Amino acid sequence: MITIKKLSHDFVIGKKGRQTIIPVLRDINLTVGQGEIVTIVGRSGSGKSTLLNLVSGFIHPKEGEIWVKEEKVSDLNETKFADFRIKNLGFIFQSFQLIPSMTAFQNVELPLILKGINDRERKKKTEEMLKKVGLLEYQDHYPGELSGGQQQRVSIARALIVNPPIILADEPTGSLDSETEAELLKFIKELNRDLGITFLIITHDDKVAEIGHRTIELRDGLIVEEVASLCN
Ligand SMILES: Nc1ncnc2c1ncn2[C@@H]1O[C@H](COP(=O)(O)OP(=O)(O)OP(=O)(O)O)[C@@H](O)[C@H]1O
Repeated sequence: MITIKKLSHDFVIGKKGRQTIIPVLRDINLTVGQGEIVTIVGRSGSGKSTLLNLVSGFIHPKEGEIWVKEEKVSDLNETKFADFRIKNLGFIFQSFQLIPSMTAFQNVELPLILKGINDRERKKKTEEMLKKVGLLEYQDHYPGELSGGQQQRVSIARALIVNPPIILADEPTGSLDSETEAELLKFIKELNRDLGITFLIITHDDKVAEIGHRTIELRDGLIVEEVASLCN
């Protein structure tokens, strides 16, 4: 589903003439199979978010290849990647990234508008999705009127509404209390088991790492360890 080959990346900071190169990822090789949950752990600054941003196409790799669903996405330009992203990738972020001036319904509906789906179909799909995450009765609430767990469920509903085969998550439970975290992890496992959605999740949190069929540790931009989970 996702294949990363010999991926290296660095950032260049500073003004011309006084530039510093910050090497971030070195020679990363990684495969995520269809229907797998792979979790990536590593200390702060080890390159986890950079790896996820490269797979998401938000940044372009300096070296190496990224394939997602048979498509060499590392060769796509911004417009083509945007199109590929809306069809294939869903995102869950620690900070939810909901639009505060839009209701729960409008936030979840947004990807369907971007996809050009008509009014009637959008209403039907959005209501179904809000029902699935248990928030239909909160559809007219703005993000500021919802709890952290409810906001994260809105963001998951928004990620799921276009039926993406892959969900990329960056610290998905980072803003949640432990009870809400447990609920969310259960939900992710159900989505994986029942809908076959593939997950690539980066986290600091052992409880999140444990839901991975495999856990990969990044250290200073290198994959240093891969652990297959015994509990899945
Ligand atoms: N846009 C950028 N420009 C320059 N340096 C960057 C940029 N983004 C990240 N870095 C650097 O790359 C390194 C890896 O950062 P990254 O955010 O990938 O780490 P991380 O493992 O996700 O950390 P955390 O767990 O704290 O989120 C860090 O040294 C960071 O300062």
